[in-house]
Amino acid sequence: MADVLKLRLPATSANLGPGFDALGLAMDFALEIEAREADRFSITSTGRNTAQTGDVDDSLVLETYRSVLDGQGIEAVPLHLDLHNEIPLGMGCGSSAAALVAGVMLASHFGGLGWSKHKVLTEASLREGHPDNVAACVLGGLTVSLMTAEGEVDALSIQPPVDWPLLVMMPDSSLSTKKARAMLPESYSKADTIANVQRVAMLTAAFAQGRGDLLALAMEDRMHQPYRSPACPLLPLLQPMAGNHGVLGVALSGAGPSVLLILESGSEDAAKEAVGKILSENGMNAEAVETKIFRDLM
Ligand SMILES: Nc1ncnc2c1ncn2[C@@H]1O[C@H](COP(=O)(O)OP(=O)(O)O)[C@@H](O)[C@H]1O
Ligand SMILES: N[C@@H](CCOP(=O)(O)O)C(=O)O
Repeated sequence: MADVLKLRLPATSANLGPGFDALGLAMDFALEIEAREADRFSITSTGRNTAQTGDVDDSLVLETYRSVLDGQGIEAVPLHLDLHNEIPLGMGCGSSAAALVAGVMLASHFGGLGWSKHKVLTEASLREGHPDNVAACVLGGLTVSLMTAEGEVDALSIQPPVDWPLLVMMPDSSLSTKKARAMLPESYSKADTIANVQRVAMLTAAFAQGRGDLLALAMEDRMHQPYRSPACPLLPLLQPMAGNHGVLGVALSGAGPSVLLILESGSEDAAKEAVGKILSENGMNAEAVETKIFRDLM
């Protein structure tokens, strides 16, 4: 029987407000790949952004697969990928992290590296440059992660005791993470730093204890959202919803431009209606993706 590897790499919402480059939340829509050895590299692609995800010559998945094996001095056997992608590219939902994790896992499997989950986490995080999306993609749930200047990476997953519904609002145009990172300042004031340290600590504890009442305050951020807001017009419109209409907390999803709303169970319709009203009053369009926390471990 042919050797087939099946992967389901979840979308991720990084930062959650104050947890810049540290927190990530796995969401229940994904990049799915079925891979098998073949005579030449090829991809069959369905779902979102097929022009890019199906382009063999511009595939972050295959580029990563080849590059990892090249680094190990192993020849990359050609693969055929049956790919179905539900993660929009450049929308702040971790498409690049999912593609990198996929590439590393393909290399581990078809190159016979037998890498551990921790090694996959480390390799993909170093390639991404920050560990927050990759950690949530590899471990599921809410993840806390760190990366040292020497290239050590570690992460832990917290499984919140409640299943808060998630609403991701995606605007029409994308924003690359590289551009969004270039919008940030080099340093921060003592007051802003203290405010973020307090909130990210509170947010992590609120997830661990299922304290939805704390999310509105704990998801405030002074490190990246204020600087990215001009390129992410949904954020200033939707942020004031935190604490109203069943919306527990609001944050830029990753580097944006999408916005993540964490909802109280049962408030999905009221929240969507309120969001729709705000958008139409402001002449804005956005796609609403309803999802939930992805908890299954690989
Ligand atoms: N499945 C994929 N195939 C090819 N390229 C991809 C894939 N997923 C992500 N990419 C690349 O990553 C870029 C998006 O990454 P990034 O700017 O970090 O945004 P995000 O990770 O939030 O979607 C895309 O423009 C594309 O170049
Ligand atoms: N911490 C990173 C997260 C980027 O997430 P993405 O999904 O937008 O790639 C950042 O904020 O730059």
